[in-house]
Amino acid sequence: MSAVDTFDVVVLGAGPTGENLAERARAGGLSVAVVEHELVGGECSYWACMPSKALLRPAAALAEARRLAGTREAVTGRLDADAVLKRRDDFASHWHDDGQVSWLDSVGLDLVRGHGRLAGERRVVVQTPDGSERVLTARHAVAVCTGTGAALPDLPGIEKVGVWTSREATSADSVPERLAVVGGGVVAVEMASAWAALGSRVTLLVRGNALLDRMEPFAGEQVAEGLKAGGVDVRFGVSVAGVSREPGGEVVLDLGEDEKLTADQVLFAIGRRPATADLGLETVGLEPGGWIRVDDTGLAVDVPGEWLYAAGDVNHRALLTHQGKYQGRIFGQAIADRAAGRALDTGDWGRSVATADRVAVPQVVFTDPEAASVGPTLAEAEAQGLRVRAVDYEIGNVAGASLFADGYKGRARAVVDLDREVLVGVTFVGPGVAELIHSATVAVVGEVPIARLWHAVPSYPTISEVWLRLLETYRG
Ligand SMILES: Cc1cc2nc3c(=O)[nH]c(=O)nc-3n(C[C@H](O)[C@H](O)[C@H](O)COP(=O)(O)OP(=O)(O)OC[C@H]3O[C@@H](n4cnc5c(N)ncnc54)[C@H](O)[C@@H]3O)c2cc1C
Ligand SMILES: NC(=O)c1ccc[n+]([C@@H]2O[C@H](COP(=O)([O-])OP(=O)(O)OC[C@H]3O[C@@H](n4cnc5c(N)ncnc54)[C@H](O)[C@@H]3O)[C@@H](O)[C@H]2O)c1
Repeated sequence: MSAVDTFDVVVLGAGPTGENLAERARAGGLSVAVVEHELVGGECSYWACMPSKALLRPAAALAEARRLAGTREAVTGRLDADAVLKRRDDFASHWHDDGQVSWLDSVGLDLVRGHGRLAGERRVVVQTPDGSERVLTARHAVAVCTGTGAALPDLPGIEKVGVWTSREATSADSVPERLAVVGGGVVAVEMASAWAALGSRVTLLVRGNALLDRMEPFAGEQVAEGLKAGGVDVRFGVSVAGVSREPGGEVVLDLGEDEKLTADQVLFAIGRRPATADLGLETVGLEPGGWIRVDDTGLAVDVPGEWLYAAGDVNHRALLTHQGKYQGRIFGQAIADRAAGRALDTGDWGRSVATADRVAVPQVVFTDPEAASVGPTLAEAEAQGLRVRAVDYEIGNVAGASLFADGYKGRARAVVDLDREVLVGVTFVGPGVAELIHSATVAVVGEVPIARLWHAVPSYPTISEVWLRLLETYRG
């Protein structure tokens, strides 16, 4: 017989979302077990955000130096790939989780190592690394924070080819001479950018006719130009019909109509699948392998009894670390409030609801140029039935931008809700815009009236003066 341990809350998955949710529930006075079958810290710390940005930042720093007369002459060499990869290893904590385990200890969370599966209501069975089983029951809530894995296309024999997914693309310890990248989303453009800067000859194979198709169209266009300028061969309208590896080690991609592409490695970056296939979802009436639908307080809407929550990537609301952490904070508090019998605050922007997931999700794509956005695009706002107007401005015309880079090229768009005279969406593309996006997030979430934004004076001469130019363009 397995021992049964009872906690107030059992959290499945110790990625950024699970960690934050667990910490909030603990801070609310609840006992919390966190179950993790790999590394505490999750995808983000070891195979996603941190290592990918560690690969990209040196490329951006070099590109910035090359854009200024004076520093351009000082940087004549290429990136030192070995040094970049070593620095990346440091940012991935050399794939050890001791630091994050210490943090769990410091906030009073109980770590249970092993693979967790639901076994009916409020019950989790953990298969521990020593092969034994541990049964956990939850007095108040089980929170599924198991994230996602990379999706692969259904191509015959692909499992034998040894292709890269985002995991290998962020953790590889040598630079392939020729890299094919399949996909047109964020992973594809960031990794094409990083590996090209590290010395690979990169071919980007995009099925559709645009990159980053969830952003304003000019974002994908300018990122495509940047990739091409960085030596990437960007091909649109290409579908991969087959993949194989030659005895010599080369990968051959069948692009249809007798066209083949040979490379040393291929990265498939075609999206994510939820880590729910082996989670016991069938024991609570859910479909294994599916996304878990939740309401704004994190409760699984298809499971009765107000005990099952799902947060982060696995609920498919917004597949980003910062949104997962935000949900973790809000849902963890909601769990503590429900457990204490306290009333929830569920109106829009209330303490107990993740309203921003629906209204104001910020994202930065760390390519050169960077692309950053918050809220809906013009087309999405129109589809929501809003009466909107797009206000565009070339960022290069701002004094601070021309100081930042010779020949600065970039664009900003604000989507104005004409009925409420507030901004609902903002997009910036250009070098150094990543740090601008939070100003837009504050304006959108705060629903700051345009009349008041006139009094938010940007410092001269910063790129932020684009705010003033957008307002002047709107006023006409
Ligand atoms: C290459 C790449 C780059 C990215 N860059 C960024 C970025 O710059 N910024 C950004 O905001 N987002 C980025 N993302 C997205 C980000 O990584 C995810 O949104 C984030 O990791 C989701 O966090 P999570 O905690 O929900 O899931 P995860 O980070 O996937 O964590 C889930 C955890 O659950 C564990 N687990 C799963 N199943 C079980 C089980 N049955 N039992 C026990 N444990 C289990 C896993 O081992 C894992 O530790 C990137 C993604 C990729 C692929
Ligand atoms: N900087 C960041 O914030 C950052 C960085 C990386 C990833 N992420 C997040 O991680 C998630 C996953 O990123 P992703 O790029 O893997 O997914 P994605 O959904 O953003 O993009 C997938 C791309 O693959 C294409 N595609 C789908 N199926 C295909 C097929 N069979 N053949 C060819 N192309 C196909 C799609 O058209 C799309 O262009 C995203 O939600 C993203 O927001 C964020």
